[in-house]
Amino acid sequence: MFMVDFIVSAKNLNHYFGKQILKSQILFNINLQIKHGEIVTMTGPSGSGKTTLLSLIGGLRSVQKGSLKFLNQELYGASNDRLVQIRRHIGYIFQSHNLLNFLTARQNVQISLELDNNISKWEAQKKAEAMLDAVKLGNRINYYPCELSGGQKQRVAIARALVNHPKLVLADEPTAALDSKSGRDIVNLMQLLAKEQNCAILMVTHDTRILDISDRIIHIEDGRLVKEVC
Ligand SMILES: Nc1ncnc2c1ncn2[C@@H]1O[C@H](COP(=O)(O)OP(=O)(O)OP(=O)(O)O)[C@@H](O)[C@H]1O
Repeated sequence: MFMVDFIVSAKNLNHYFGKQILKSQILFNINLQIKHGEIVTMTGPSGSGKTTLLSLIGGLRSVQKGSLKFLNQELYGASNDRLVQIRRHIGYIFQSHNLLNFLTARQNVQISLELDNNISKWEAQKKAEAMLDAVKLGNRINYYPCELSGGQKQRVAIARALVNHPKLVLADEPTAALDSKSGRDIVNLMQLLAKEQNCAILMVTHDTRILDISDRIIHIEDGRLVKEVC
């Protein structure tokens, strides 16, 4: 049977912002491969290009130069429709959870399922509830974000990211707004759920206390991947 080796494979990936004399290069010849189910942490100083790289891998920006493959599909030159399809296989967790304040925890998780037309509202509701149960918020499903703590909101964001059983989760400083205990709980939960679903994680963090969940740590400086820490 044909096996896809890597979930993400970047080769000589370059990226620029600005035009003409204002054009500046942000990423330089990035080579990176991520395996199925692997947890990779990316560290690096502010402005080194971490979020830019994450957004390219997530199909949220167009690839300008070099090759970037997601599940063996080339993103360079991919149509918008193709990028939308690819995004369905990816879960996103941001620093500030980005929950919709006028929706309950369940509805916030449910809408990411309802983007998939093949699922009934009833089924989406049941799956959203099961996922919230998995992140230990079964007793908070009808709460609005303003009624939840920072850690609980981030757990809703994890439930929303994982409910579609994505192949990859991209997490941009998921613990930045949390105290150390809540931050630890969040990454433990991400690790557990990802291992259960064989979902790879690429996580950007400045938080050195959570590096131990990583299978591999990569470091970026001035737009270049400089070393693999382990
Ligand atoms: N839309 C944009 N237009 C122009 N320059 C940008 C844009 N987005 C980011 N940059 C620049 O690209 C560089 C890399 O930014 P990026 O957000 O990827 O860094 P980062 O490593 O994620 O930083 P931080 O840790 O502070 O979030 C920075 O110099 C930033 O100013």
